[in-house]
Amino acid sequence: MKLPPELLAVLQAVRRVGRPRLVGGGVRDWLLGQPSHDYDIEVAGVDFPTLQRVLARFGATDLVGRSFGVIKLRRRGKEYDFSLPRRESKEGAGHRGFAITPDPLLSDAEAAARRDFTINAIAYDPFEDALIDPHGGQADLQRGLLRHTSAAFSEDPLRVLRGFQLAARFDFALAPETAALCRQIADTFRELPRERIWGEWDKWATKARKPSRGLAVLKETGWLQHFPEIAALDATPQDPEWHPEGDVFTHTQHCLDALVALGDWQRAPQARRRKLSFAVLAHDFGKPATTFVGERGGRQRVLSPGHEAAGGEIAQRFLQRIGAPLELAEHVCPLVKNHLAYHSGPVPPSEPAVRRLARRLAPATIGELLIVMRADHDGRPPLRSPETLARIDALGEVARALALADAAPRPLVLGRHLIAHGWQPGPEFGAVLATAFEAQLDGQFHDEVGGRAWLAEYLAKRPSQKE
Ligand SMILES: Nc1ccn([C@@H]2O[C@H](COP(=O)(O)OP(=O)(O)OP(=O)(O)O)[C@@H](O)[C@H]2O)c(=O)n1
Repeated sequence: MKLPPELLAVLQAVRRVGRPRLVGGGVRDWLLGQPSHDYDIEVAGVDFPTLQRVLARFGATDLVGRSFGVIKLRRRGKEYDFSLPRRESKEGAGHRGFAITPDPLLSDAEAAARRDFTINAIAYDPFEDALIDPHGGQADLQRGLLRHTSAAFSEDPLRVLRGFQLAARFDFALAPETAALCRQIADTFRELPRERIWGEWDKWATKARKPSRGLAVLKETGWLQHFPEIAALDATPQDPEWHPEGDVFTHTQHCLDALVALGDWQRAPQARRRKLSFAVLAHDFGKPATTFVGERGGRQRVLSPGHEAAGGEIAQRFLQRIGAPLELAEHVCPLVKNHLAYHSGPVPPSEPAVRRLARRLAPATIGELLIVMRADHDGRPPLRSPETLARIDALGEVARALALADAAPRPLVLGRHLIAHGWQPGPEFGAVLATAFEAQLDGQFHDEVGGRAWLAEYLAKRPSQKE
């Protein structure tokens, strides 16, 4: 493992008073061949004040809640977490309900046993260039398995949600004995504060390589019940001809995996991944409440009329439940509500229709909707619909030609234009501006000059409140 020289210098000094080892996700990621800038260091054989004195020579040190026993070292713009091997015992509810006793003499196996999964319990000694792996973490990395390290796993319920996002990130399975343990502690979910729940969902949304694995973990651990909007998808039927893959839960899993397999996903910024992952997760949240078997075209069909409209509010409720920032719902809900907006109608779509769609979606965009549509299409294996793909292409083409793929139309006729015509701001103002915007969306003018001409003509025909 190659360490940055400025960290190595610190570790060399620490080595004079104790035995420093790299631990946690940084070691795991290195073994997986993935880049990591996360350096957590555990130092055995030293006491807390001595370690802090040594570290203080290298930069600012911060004690992160004395009870957590972590010293944060800030050095040259980077942060490193130093801790002592410690015993933890649960005394009360929540992640703060722990008694933590640093113990420099703890054995390697005991020290690693307080960590959640075996793959996160591998330590690396940089001076011996050796791995310390008392719980078989390397073998589990190779098998693609998340296995709890010890019974201490149940002391922090967040670990189930860590399992959820780690399974999705690394495309790993949950060991059956770990799934069983998670089922036993399903009630402890209520101890989790929202910001911790959100932290794991956010990692799932922005880092998953196989998001469906995370949903599978929730299902097999019984933790899906804590997210009723997703739980309801399970066993909600779909028409077998339109959805050969199965129920809505299965469809959603396929859609999510299809989303992250799309060409430019790896390059997409985190904020975009976050919006799209949640939009695809929630796109059919309206189905459970709207699905019934009815007749369509002389045949019995599974129908879900209006599910897209119904889904917006349910998506909002879900995002609130998991502690997502408010602006995420503002973005995700219009994508959910409009995900079928161009499943019918003429191909290519008319320009006014595209302008109106762009406006309805804002602050989300047609570019984002196209991706949700594509994931929705790809999530029904083995079905492919050339018609839907042609629709996606046609909508994209018109939106790009109108420069509306990444932005909503902005009104060209503004209040100042009305004032220039001698109008006073008043109740009628808004109505005139709304009419002007409708005319613009209809394509009656395309730039500000055209907008001003349209306004002059419109006002000439309309008795005004002009003084
Ligand atoms: N509830 C938790 C949180 C963390 N850990 C341990 O602390 C390490 C560091 O935690 P953190 O930095 O939060 O996560 P990472 O595993 O490093 O993963 P990420 O890449 O998501 O940061 C983990 O590897 C794990 O050994 C744990 O046992 N239980």
